[in-house]
Amino acid sequence: MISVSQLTKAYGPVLAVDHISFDVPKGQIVGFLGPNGAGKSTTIKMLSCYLPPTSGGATVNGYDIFHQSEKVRENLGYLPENCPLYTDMRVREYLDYRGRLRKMPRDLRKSRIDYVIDRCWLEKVRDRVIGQLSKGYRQRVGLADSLLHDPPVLILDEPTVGLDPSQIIETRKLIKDLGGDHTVMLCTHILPEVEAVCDRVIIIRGGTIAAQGTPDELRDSLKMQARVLVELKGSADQVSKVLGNVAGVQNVEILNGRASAGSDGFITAAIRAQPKRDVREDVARTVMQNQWPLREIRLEQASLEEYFVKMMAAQATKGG
Ligand SMILES: Nc1ncnc2c1ncn2[C@@H]1O[C@H](COP(=O)(O)OP(=O)(O)OP(=O)(O)O)[C@@H](O)[C@H]1O
Repeated sequence: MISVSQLTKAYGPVLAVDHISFDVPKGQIVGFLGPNGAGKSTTIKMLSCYLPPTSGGATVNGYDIFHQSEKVRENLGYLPENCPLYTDMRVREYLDYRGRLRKMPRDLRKSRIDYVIDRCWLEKVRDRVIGQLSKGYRQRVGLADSLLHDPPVLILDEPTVGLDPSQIIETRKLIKDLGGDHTVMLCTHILPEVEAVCDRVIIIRGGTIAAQGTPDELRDSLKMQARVLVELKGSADQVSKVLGNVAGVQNVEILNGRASAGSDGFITAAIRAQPKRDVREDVARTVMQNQWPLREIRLEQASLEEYFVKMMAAQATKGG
């Protein structure tokens, strides 16, 4: 649905996007993630035909961004970060104006406006002047505009920036809901947003793709699989040795063995299991058999945020 091949953009001596290639299949929501200056905006400006590439290319729904920009625009809904709207127009009037600009016939325009107003929860404000709406509502007007011509592909640039927490939740729900019917590229620097909404993640850094995969694959790639944390009372050496012998356990790390000496004697064992093994029951049984007083046993999932920080640190030490 989106296919990018060796796409490159240089601003004079600055290589903002450096030979990147990736595909986004139909119906998938992909998070496009990276630190400031990574090249995200430049990439999506090229995909939406606002900027010509220096070299390489891309297709959107099969249309070439360089030679078929009209077709790309027809197939693409683009919500820029600070969506420019005509603030003195009313919501419905604005959408009608945008539909006319897109040369949508009258009947189609009317039915699509009703549809996007409903889909983007704009019913309450359809006759209000845009300039008097909250930022959340304005963002939804921008989203409604990008959906108006029923494009199969959506590119959303930081769609929740500046929204309040309840608006953020609603907007994420809407984006998630749009996946399946639409192929969505969500450009963001908010990691929990990616975890909440995206099927797949592409991480860009310094104009190149640093990693891509599902959130699970990315965590696995840095051996950030879940840990089981066990808080119990016992000797650090013995706990480490005995739990290390439980079937399926890969390794055991005692997190606060020393601190425990001066405290109440409780320590926390962090256990990594072999891939796809859940060792909690066996660990609990072993703790009981050894009569170690137990306070807590819980599964700790690594977040994508931890992955991102760890990966960026690894790249920096490589000199990247
Ligand atoms: N018009 C321009 N002229 C020169 N350099 C530019 C221009 N636009 C962007 N750059 C540079 O290209 C690089 C990539 O910028 P880009 O805006 O694509 O990054 P970004 O990932 O979108 O960052 P942010 O999250 O801060 O928007 C940066 O080094 C930036 O300074």
